[in-house]
Amino acid sequence: MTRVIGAISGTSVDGIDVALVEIAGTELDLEVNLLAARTHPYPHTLQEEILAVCGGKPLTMAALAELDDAIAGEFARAALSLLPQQLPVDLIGSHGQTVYHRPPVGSRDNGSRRLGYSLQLGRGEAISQLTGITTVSNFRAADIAAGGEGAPLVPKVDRALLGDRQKTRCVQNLGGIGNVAYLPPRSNPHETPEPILGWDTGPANSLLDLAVRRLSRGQRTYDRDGAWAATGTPCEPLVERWLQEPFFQHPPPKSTGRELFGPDYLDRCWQEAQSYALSDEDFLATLVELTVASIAVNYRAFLPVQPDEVLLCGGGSRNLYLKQRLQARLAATSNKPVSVLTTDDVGLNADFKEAIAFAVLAYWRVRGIPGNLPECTGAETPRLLGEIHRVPRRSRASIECQ
Ligand SMILES: Nc1ncnc2c1ncn2[C@@H]1O[C@H](COP(=O)(O)OP(=O)(O)OP(=O)(O)O)[C@@H](O)[C@H]1O
Ligand SMILES: CC(=O)N[C@H]1[C@@H]2OC[C@@H](O2)[C@@H](O)[C@@H]1O[C@H](C)C(=O)O
Repeated sequence: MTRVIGAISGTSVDGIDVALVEIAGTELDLEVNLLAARTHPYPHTLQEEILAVCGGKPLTMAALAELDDAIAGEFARAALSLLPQQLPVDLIGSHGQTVYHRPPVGSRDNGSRRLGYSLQLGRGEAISQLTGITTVSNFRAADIAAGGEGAPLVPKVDRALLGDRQKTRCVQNLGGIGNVAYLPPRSNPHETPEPILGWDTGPANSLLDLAVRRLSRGQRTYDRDGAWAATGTPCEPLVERWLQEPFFQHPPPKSTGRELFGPDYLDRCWQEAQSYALSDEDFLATLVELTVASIAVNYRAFLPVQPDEVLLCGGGSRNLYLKQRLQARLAATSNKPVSVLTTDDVGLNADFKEAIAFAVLAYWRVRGIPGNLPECTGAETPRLLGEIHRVPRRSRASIECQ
């Protein structure tokens, strides 16, 4: 068994999720046992700075370096906070904090393809120095270098941990951004397996969280359990209009981020809602409907077979109203019954699945196993993901002494 800590702060910038796992096996025989997990909150000023930078605030190079190391320091603290009662850890897989993501553009066929660009802060070399633990980081670069989107990277882990022998499953992450992994039934070893698919479906909570902050004048950061939106009524004509967004119609591979579904996007939604004279709760309910309708539209347009089960994960899986609306929307657009569950229901922690996934990706990296699926990211080939930062000889620096 190898003991690995996986760490990620996602597009919601709500804190660093860390998970300590024991891992054995390789791919389809992979075994993962969760030992401990927690969310380490960012200090408030750091969180506000990250959100500002994601929103386009300009930075000097010196300020960028400071921010990179401040984030690495928090990732190191988050990882070390899992250690006290536990046995030694072999490896950290740190995704870091995405502050900018630009998908590739242009076509390979006519040579106009421009590589994507994705920047995660919280450098791995600092985390390894601060924790004394070998750290794998910068997971997206190798996929992007191979012409890929650099995201989503989790579907190969989803296949290993959540694939079923009989059922067609979709694993739907509902973070700031939503992404899906399509897992056809695991065929018997003699059949050619159907490909796993995966892509970003669009906004999950990013627009909702921004709207809640705005409507509550900064008093609330999210709509707990969807209770506020549940008192409203979605405005269907507005949902239909918003579904014309080209990203939803674009065939996979595709990825996105707060650069598209961020504050400016919410402003446009807000302006367009004015002519319908919606109440605050109607506006929130309409944004929830956009999230679930965009997922249903993506499934209908791009999945070879509609799923038997949708397994939700990420913070949005706790939004009861969103879950209920997704069930209703999929029932209306699918040609067969669909169960909407969470990954907890099949034994994988829904809040920490992404952190667990980056532990697995780091484990694969040091064993020489590629982590990306070209059919999901659009990369030319499977690649080893991440840079390995081994512990410097003079081992762990004290975080307090920085
Ligand atoms: N009880 C809850 N009720 C409603 N929404 C919730 C609840 N708990 C969390 N959320 C939502 O989930 C969001 C955080 O989800 P998560 O931590 O999965 O996002 P992330 O990892 O930052 O994003 P991404 O997967 O896009 O990188 C919060 O911002 C909030 O909107
Ligand atoms: C650039 C970036 O950080 N993308 C994230 C983001 O958050 C959700 C969605 O957009 C997803 O595709 C991706 O993360 C997950 C962990 C992934 O790569 O699978």
